[in-house]
Amino acid sequence: MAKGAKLPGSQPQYKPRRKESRTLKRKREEEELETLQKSALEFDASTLSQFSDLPLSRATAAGLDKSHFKVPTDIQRKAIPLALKGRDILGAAKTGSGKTLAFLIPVLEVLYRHKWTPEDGLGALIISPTRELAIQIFEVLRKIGQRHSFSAGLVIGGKNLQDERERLGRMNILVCTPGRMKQHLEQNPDLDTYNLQILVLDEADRILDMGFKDAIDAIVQGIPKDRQTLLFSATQTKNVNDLARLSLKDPEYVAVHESATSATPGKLQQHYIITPLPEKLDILWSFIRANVKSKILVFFSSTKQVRFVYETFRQMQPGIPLLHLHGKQKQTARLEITANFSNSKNSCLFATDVVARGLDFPAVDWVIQVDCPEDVDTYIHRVGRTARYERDGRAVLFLCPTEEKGMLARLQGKKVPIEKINVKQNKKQSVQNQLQGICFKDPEIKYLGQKAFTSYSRSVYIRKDREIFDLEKLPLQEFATSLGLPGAPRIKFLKGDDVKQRKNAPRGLLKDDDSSDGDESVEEEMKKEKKKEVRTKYDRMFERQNQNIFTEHYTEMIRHGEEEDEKDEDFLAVKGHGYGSDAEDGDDKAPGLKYIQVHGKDAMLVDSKRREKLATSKKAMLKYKGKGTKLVFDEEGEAHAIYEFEDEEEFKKAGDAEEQRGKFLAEEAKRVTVADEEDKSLAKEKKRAKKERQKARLLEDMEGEDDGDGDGFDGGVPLVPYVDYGRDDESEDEAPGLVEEDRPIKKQKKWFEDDEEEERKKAKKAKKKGKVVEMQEAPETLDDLEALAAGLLA
Ligand SMILES: Nc1ncnc2c1ncn2[C@@H]1O[C@H](COP(=O)(O)OP(=O)(O)OP(=O)(O)O)[C@@H](O)[C@H]1O
Repeated sequence: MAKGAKLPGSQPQYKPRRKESRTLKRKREEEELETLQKSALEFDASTLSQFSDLPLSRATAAGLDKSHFKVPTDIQRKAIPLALKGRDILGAAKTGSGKTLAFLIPVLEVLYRHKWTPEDGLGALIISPTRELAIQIFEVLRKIGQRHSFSAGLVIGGKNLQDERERLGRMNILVCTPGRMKQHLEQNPDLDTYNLQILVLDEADRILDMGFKDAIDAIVQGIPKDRQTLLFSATQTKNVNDLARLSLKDPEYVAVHESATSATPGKLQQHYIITPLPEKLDILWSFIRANVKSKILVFFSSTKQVRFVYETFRQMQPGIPLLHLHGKQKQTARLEITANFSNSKNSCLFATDVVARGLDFPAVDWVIQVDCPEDVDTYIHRVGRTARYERDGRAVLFLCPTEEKGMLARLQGKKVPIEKINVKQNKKQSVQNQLQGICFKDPEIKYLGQKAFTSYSRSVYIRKDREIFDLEKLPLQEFATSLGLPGAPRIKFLKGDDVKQRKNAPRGLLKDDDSSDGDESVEEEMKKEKKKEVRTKYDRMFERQNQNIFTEHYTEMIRHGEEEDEKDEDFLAVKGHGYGSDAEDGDDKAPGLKYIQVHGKDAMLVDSKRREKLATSKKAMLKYKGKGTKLVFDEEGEAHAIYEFEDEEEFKKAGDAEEQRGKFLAEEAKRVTVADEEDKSLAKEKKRAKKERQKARLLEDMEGEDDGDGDGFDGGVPLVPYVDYGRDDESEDEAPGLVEEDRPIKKQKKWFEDDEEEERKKAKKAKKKGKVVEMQEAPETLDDLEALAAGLLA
């Protein structure tokens, strides 16, 4: 196809036009797709200067145009043509260089070229390491995919799994975090990946590291091997084992900045200052006070530090809005804070590494790293939150004197240009007294300070790079004082064995663990501590060292008690009729007394008129009848009890009882798993067949229709996240609980209608109920963002 040539639309036009016959229309569409495919295969990347030069569907081209993307960046120029040819890609380019579009455009095109419909199920899976990044990718997807009619959803956790379940089965594109996706794949029969065409890993090196290993392996196991795979990151993995895990096919390594003199953006100014640990907060405070008209992002190594500094600095009123973000905040809070920071002009966000990767906050002036990052890759991602896409930015790294030599060597080794600057001593303000005052007045803040102290110490202790991180060389006592604490808290982990395990634990796990520090409020933690101290007398009894004394005494007591009971029974039997507990055997019946027989056995003694009368009542006798015995018949027609004891000799021969039990359980577990998998795949098979039938019918329906939106695009409904017709909605389109395959095909057409008025009303109604139905604009409020993550989540 000629460079820049526009493809005729593949879907019906808005204004009534001469009706084509179905066959002609289908033929035309086939030809267009073939042309597109051919142009992509023959495309010469050296001729590419504008997006319009690319052999793209008209819908994607229009989406890019509407989003004001005109000229591709270097990584886009190199990666997109290759991805359109169907190649697997390992893409590496500096932070902020536009990698997101480099994979989203191929995703849309692959599905378009396969004529993907909702009935085809999941066609593209995009995996991100954090929820925030997933949401951001999803927003870009919605913008550039607005002219497509694919369905797209977010799977990022934080919401009820069941709520997401049914909707996921209908999604064509999913943007997800690894853990939640794994959960769905394991538990959700509605989610079928058999048809997946393209897999994308953003921040691939992070996703492939140990912390996500299980989830990624589980996801990859369930998707077709012959799909296309795209991996992108600013710090790309080339680890052969990692790549083998993803079964990449002859991947093309696209690294646009590899020969560049620096690994970080050219417009980023990078500095470091030498700061003794006890002075870090003084310098941070002084810096913030001097830059109240800026947008500042400050990184700490743990959740507890973020919370402590946020809580104390807030009370000290620095004159700039303060925000804080870490992995253990509630999802809604995280979204709100991300949106607030994005939209603000001047503010200061204290954060953990949960925002280090991929997040595209507009116009950040400063990135401050109060704690040394664990490695250079983390450094690169952190500073990459500023100086994005042709903008300027500045970054300052605080280094303790003991960290300087090691860290500088590492940075230079990875081509990070950084210069030393000094702090003007006359501008430095000490906050120690204020912090002491706050800690003195508020025990919760003091407690948080202690936790911040231990979390920081632990973070240093577990770092692998001993040339940089050495806890023993740090002035911990002075550090505690600088936080306003009366003394250095005891660091328990220094004595515990588990620290060794932690040191060797995968990075992801450590992070989670660290951030889990911040999961609960100080109050809750204090309560927990207190709770631990309260021990009841039973706790003490069971905690006794000389347990066997108690046990012996107890056993004796029980045994004695049992004997007494036996004696009682004997005693009663003798005293009564003298025929005791064995009366039913009839061996020692009292002479002259009558017995009623039930099932051939003497069941009731008839020793009075009342009992005799009772004996004639069928109903009363039922209780003596017993329940009967269930029998099973073997092939020879012999009756057996359901559970028969095995021959004891043979049982013994088979080996140790415990071993046999284990073996039996393992076999049964295996059998159940196999049966479960068979059931699931049968259910999926059925669903696939149904989807194929629905698709055929839908295509038939569509062939005869025009969408009539007059925009020159056929079927011009934007790519929308799933419109929530679900349970709480009053819409009659879908009965509550109706499962996908039962939904009449006509309902599906709802997706293809373009009744703006109706959609507006629906959105208004749902918003009133605290539920957003659909968004065409970038989300601005928390409601909008929440809707992306939850209500719209398909
Ligand atoms: N072709 C383009 N024209 C104009 N702006 C672009 C273009 N491509 C990307 N951008 C903008 O550049 C910014 C950075 O893009 P993006 O977030 O994709 O970078 P990235 O390479 O993924 O960064 P990171 O490595 O930090 O994840 C975004 O604000 C995006 O809108």
